[in-house]
Amino acid sequence: MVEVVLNPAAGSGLAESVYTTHLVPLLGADELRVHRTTSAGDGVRIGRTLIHTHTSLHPTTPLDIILVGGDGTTHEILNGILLSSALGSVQVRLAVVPAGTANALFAALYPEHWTQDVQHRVAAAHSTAELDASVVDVMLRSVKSLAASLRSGTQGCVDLPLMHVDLGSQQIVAHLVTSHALHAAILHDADTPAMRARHTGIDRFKAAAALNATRWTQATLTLHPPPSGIQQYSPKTSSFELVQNAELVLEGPFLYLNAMLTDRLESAFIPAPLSSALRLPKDAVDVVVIRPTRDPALTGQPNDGETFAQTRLGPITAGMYAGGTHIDLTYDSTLPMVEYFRCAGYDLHAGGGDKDRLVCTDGFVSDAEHVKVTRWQPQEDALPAPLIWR
Ligand SMILES: Nc1ncnc2c1ncn2[C@@H]1O[C@H](COP(=O)(O)OP(=O)(O)OP(=O)(O)O)[C@@H](O)[C@H]1O
Repeated sequence: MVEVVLNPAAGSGLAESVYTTHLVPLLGADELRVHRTTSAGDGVRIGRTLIHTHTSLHPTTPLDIILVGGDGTTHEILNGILLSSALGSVQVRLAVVPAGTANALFAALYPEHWTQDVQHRVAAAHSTAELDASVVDVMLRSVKSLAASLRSGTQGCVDLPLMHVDLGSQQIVAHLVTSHALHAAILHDADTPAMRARHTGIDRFKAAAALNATRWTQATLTLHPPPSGIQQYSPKTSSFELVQNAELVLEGPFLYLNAMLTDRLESAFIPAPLSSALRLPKDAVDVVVIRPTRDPALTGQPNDGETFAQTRLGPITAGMYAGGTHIDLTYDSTLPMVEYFRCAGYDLHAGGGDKDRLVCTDGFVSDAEHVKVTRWQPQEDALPAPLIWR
């Protein structure tokens, strides 16, 4: 039996049509059990229920789940499963059908197929009947890998990298990004009723970006070393270089601070080009940092925020949309504009300013003074790391 989780509110609402028109013919109605999320956060409940039921009834067989929704749906199901305190050896295997808006995980799994054009078409569709067969074919790639395995026993699963995010009052599992500074502020400000009323589609994110482009976040960031030490990407050698084997403390202010497990957050928006979901070492997280006060052209003036936004942010953002070339930008011939680290995780102590405490995990915004991020590792007797069909 394969569990199917549908989010009817994801994207423009095409999840139901994916199920009836494509999943039932592909896998057979008798092989599928459907669960529909009924509200924000309901995916956590469903994930928790699925793992508890499966571990008690089928403790030695894998739990296959097809997720029909966007990144928020995947995030909620993973949190329901992994924070459930379920014990045992049940192997969770996810297949993803990108029925949301950005579908960053799917974009990272299938970068050649999940193009901007495909992403836009899927995000705007109310039903798969509105989509070309070639687009539907892309959407079903992960599920077809699962179907092939069920039929002939082929193996098409890969590890799904995860972060454990400790906010003190709340524990979270993230599969894409943990962000602070600009990215967290954009997600925070874009999600107000006023912004939704004023802007259509993704325009509210652009409006929120404009509101926060000159604001810097005060914080102290302490990067932790993996066994191989903290690495930093060097534009000069186009490779990672060892920075040090001990903790590395970076003082703010920060304009941008994202910890990433995938290279991209949309099909063509690639803040961490070296962090493909399939290439990141098992003990590492990539941390992308912009600290504007490192810019030799700034002279400590009150309008430095505006100056940096006007002179530097354009090329950096353009690089993120141009395959990730921003990591090669330098102030002079050597000093990188973007600091790109590979580490085991970090502690962040936020300052006291407006928005300094904002934290975004896979699109969900929280508030915390101290954030601790590590690569998620399976605990003894607890569930093994989830796999994803590819
Ligand atoms: N029945 C429902 N009604 C309203 N909201 C729901 C319902 N079911 C789930 N949700 C919420 O829908 C939100 C959006 O889902 P999801 O993130 O999967 O899609 P998306 O935002 O369109 O895509 P993406 O995150 O890939 O850009 C989630 O935060 C989830 O909590």
